[in-house]
Amino acid sequence: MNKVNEDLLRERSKCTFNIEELTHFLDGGIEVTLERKRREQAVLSKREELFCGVPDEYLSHKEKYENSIRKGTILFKILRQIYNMENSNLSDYRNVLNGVLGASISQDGSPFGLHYIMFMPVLISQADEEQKKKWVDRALNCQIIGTYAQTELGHGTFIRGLETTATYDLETQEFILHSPTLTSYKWWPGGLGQTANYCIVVAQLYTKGKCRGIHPFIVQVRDEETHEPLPGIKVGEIGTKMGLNSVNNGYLGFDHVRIPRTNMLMKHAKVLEDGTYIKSKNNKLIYGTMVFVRVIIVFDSVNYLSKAVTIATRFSAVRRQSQLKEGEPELQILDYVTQQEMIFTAIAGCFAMKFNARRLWDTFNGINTQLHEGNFERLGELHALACCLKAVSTADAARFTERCRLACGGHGYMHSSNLPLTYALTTASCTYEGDNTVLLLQTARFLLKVWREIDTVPVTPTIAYLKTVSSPGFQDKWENSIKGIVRGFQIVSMKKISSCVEIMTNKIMSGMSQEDAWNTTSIQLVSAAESHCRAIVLSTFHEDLSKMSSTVSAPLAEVLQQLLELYTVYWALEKYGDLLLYTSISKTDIEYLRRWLVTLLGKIRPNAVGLVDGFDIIDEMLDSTLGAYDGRVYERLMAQAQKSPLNADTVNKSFHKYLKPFMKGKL
Ligand SMILES: CCCCCCCCCC/C=C\CCCCCCCC(=O)SCCNC(=O)CCNC(=O)[C@H](O)C(C)(C)COP(=O)(O)OP(=O)(O)OC[C@H]1O[C@@H](n2cnc3c(N)ncnc32)[C@H](O)[C@@H]1OP(=O)(O)O
Ligand SMILES: Cc1cc2nc3c(=O)[nH]c(=O)nc-3n(C[C@H](O)[C@H](O)[C@H](O)COP(=O)(O)OP(=O)(O)OC[C@H]3O[C@@H](n4cnc5c(N)ncnc54)[C@H](O)[C@@H]3O)c2cc1C
Repeated sequence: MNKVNEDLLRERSKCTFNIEELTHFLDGGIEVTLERKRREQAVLSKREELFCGVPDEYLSHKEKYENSIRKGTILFKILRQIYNMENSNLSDYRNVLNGVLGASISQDGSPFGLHYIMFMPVLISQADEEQKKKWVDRALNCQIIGTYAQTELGHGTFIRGLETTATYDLETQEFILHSPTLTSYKWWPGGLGQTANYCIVVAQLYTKGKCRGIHPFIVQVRDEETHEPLPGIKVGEIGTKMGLNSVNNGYLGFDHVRIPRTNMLMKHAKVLEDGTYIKSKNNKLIYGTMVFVRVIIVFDSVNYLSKAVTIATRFSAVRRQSQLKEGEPELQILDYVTQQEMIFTAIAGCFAMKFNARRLWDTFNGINTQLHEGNFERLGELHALACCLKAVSTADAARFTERCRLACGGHGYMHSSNLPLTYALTTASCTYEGDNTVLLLQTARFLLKVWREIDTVPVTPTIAYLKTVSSPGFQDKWENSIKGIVRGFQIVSMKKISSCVEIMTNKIMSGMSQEDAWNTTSIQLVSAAESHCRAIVLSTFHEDLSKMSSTVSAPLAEVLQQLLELYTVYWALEKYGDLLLYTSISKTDIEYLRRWLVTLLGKIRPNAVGLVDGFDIIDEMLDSTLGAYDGRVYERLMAQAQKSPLNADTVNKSFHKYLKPFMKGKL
């Protein structure tokens, strides 16, 4: 190993808790850590093949794609050897996904991502048993590579408005897939451009002359041997993007393409041979994979932010800039309190979201079991919860990643810091799998319904607090404690929801349509849904940490408690306007919270590097000149600069061709 930077060595020696213990805690147990490390070692055994050549940012679009396919096939091979999935259900499948995401060294996404993230989960959850037998093993072994083609040029959010049609032909017992307009072309699916040979296509089903709404179909788009597009298929790549340029997002059109009847995924709704349509027990079950993926995205947000904050923390420990006091050495920038606020709140955010992702996962599994038993009572609640947590976790990951980038000054702007790319990935997640605003509006829709029925219908766990804080005997007395702040957020949420209901009711009473009342109240609705989510995130972090703190050593419990306090106080200060409007908090309380925040930053300071070391992200995955474990920031920046193709020649040919004639006045 390289000699480690002196400042980082000193930081590590100050850490008050056992870093390995934290790693096991975050992974969910020592066995999970060992399994993760085994996976990482399998990947690292191919180090030479995976991490060779010119950095990706210097490659052309085409070269980048080809390189990501080369790397992807190496990773796929490893994954194939590691995983042997015997039970095809989503709970087990998350372990596979963990492996895929965890092993992902593909910094700018991968053309194989959608195969794992959506194609496989759709097959597992929407195919009937016969179809699973036919497709799941082939997909898992990558004999076929798939993607999820739902979004079209004209529609992404409003999926009931999709235009691709799948019309049942009774004569041949086939579906005819067709793209009637330009706007009906599929647009965005990852890996669709040049990689996938199969797709899940979401299309409007027509049987017996009637439209039955959107349904999923498995469609072969390329020949399994030659990889040429099949007749009637128009497929290609959509072009460069802000990030995720290795993902090979594609477009797809159909000219009366025929597929067998049995290629409609028939776990929920069915079309019989004679064209009879059998409805699903619940027409939202077809949206189930989107819910699953939103849950996974919450975990993924934590992964991205953990990377960003590891880079920013280690860099800030190594970087020295300015003197606080005349004549004293320049300070590590991690000692500036403004820097601490930017970085430590992001560290705390990783913990808060990790606890919430785990709770959401448990809720997802619990409700999914009920769904399998035909009980759909809590489907709406799960949808609302997944929507708001996906929205808030991705928005926070993007925002805090950008703060981490800014916290690294000019060097954070370098591609080689890996912060620009990490930001591009987090901001993409604010759009994919449902635009965040749209998802918050879905949560608001659920909350308004709940609020209208609060006195008559039993409340479920995630909304029980609404009843508590609105009950007649409830005392709204501000308390400067974690419990007090969580309560405060619950009151804010309840009052915003009740206010939205009141505003909308008044509008409707004065003659406005329900739809216009909704649209003209939507700013408040989004804000109410966000507040609800913040209340959940804070209370889950608080409750689950309280339950777990007796399972860890006292020094670790102490620092986890500091992170909980920091996260809670930070968000109270971020939202103090709401608290002033809706709770009994005073100006003096806010001043108290400000002092509390600074005290917490000081307490966390000695453990900052230890905390991010505890995330245990190997250098190969971090891929950052600023964030490597050894902290040799300046050597790495210089070494990486030497890889710029422009440095291959001492004089670039453009000097003789343009610059010199121009400077001599001859051009
Ligand atoms: C070697 C291996 C290497 C591997 C490397 C891996 C590298 C990984 C790196 C990661 C890199 C990249 C990752 C990229 C991942 C990208 C994945 C992204 C994929 C996609 O984006 S797929 C497309 C997703 N699309 C969407 O999410 C669309 C959003 N729209 C909707 O969800 C819905 O249409 C809607 C907005 C919810 C509205 O639907 P609809 O109009 O039908 O509904 P209404 O508003 O009318 O409401 C009706 C009613 O139904 C309720 N409801 C709506 N949705 C659901 C649901 N899902 N579940 C339950 N109930 C639902 C709604 O609440 C209403 O109820 P009510 O009537 O009020 O009772
Ligand atoms: C990197 C990336 C990867 C993707 N991968 C895939 C994939 O593999 N497969 C796939 O099928 N799709 C994929 N998508 C598409 C993605 O799911 C959609 O882009 C997303 O769901 C948003 O839909 P849209 O683009 O139609 O946005 P729009 O709905 O057009 O949103 C534009 C604006 O309109 C607003 N808006 C829209 N409807 C409403 C409303 N009802 N109320 C209030 N405001 C509204 C939104 O809030 C937003 O501000 C991907 C997208 C990206 C960026």
